[in-house]
Amino acid sequence: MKPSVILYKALPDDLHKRLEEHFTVTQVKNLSQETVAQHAEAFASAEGLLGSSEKVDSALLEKMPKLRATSTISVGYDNFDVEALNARNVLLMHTPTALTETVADTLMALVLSTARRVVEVAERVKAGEWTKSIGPDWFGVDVHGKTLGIVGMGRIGLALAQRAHFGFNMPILYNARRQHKEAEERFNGRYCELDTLLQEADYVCLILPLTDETHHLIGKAEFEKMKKTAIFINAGRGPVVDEKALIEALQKGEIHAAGLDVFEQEPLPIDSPLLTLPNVVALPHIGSATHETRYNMASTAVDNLIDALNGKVEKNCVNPQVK
Ligand SMILES: NC(=O)C1=CN([C@@H]2O[C@H](COP(=O)(O)OP(=O)(O)OC[C@H]3O[C@@H](n4cnc5c(N)ncnc54)[C@H](OP(=O)(O)O)[C@@H]3O)[C@@H](O)[C@H]2O)C=CC1
Ligand SMILES: O=CC(=O)O
Repeated sequence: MKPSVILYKALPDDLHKRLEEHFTVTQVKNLSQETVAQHAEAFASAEGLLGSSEKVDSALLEKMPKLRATSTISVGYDNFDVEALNARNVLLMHTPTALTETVADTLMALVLSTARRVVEVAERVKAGEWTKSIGPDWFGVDVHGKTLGIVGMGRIGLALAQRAHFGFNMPILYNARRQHKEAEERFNGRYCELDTLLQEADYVCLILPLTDETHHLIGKAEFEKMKKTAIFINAGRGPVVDEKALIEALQKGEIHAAGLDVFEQEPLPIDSPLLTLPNVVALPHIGSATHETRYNMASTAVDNLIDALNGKVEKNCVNPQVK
């Protein structure tokens, strides 16, 4: 008999078919208590779980006593209670390599669009405000040659450094928990303490996971350390930044602009002050959102679940020790 799995995200038809070749699939719309109650038997017998953007906590795991592997269509896994998974010997698989380059492209897009005010001036053109040759009130600031501070020199941080170094001739400062030789040898990156990076960078780019250590890593004190001309970018996770402090820093002119792909609350509430600020580019968490990359992520996640339920955890596994 095929193992049963719960699928909580729609998949392209060919990937859904591949999943069904290996498993008996119950597709659900989300992991809410109501949904779990509605499909109680399927959850109770499921050995696998596949999807994204939903909390997987111990309350859910209680309802899934047979669960052996979870597979998330994402690299970030802050939605998962990893300790609870470990305690139950449940594997957690993710998609670290499928999206790296695309997310680095998004970061670069945020750098360029905030610096050159692309969204703001394009809206002014559409509003009919381009009635004569433009003056300084339409100007932006340069990107090439400016100092880029990267907080989080992991896979995506490195791919961003590559773009900035070779494409834009930007000196690179970085902070992480440890030094990264590759960033130093290939992109001339300089490791520094967070405070130094905040003080010296023209662009402060965050690409960090959300953990107990990174929660509100950037708040009032950190914005005060940045240059008044600094542009702040976050594409890691919203709660790494104290959003209230970010709004205050922007309103008081303590920093120049912000480019954001992630927020403390997603979707971003329509009454967020961030949406009233012309120097903010706010994106709907599109870091990896291209057709190609989202397909590759889903495909990787399907393969990951097949591998995990067959005991293969050589790659893409967060907690291989529980096997
Ligand atoms: N906006 C979007 O759509 C997307 C967002 N993301 C987010 O980006 C994150 C990073 O992805 P990826 O680059 O693949 O992950 P990696 O694990 O490769 O890199 C994470 C980096 O963060 C650093 N780090 C972790 N904790 C701390 C800390 N307390 N202080 C300083 N540095 C720290 C790590 O340091 P060290 O190297 O020293 O271990 C590492 O350099 C994901 O976890 C996810 O949250 C990812 C994809 C898409
Ligand atoms: O935010 C997206 C991810 O893959 O993590």
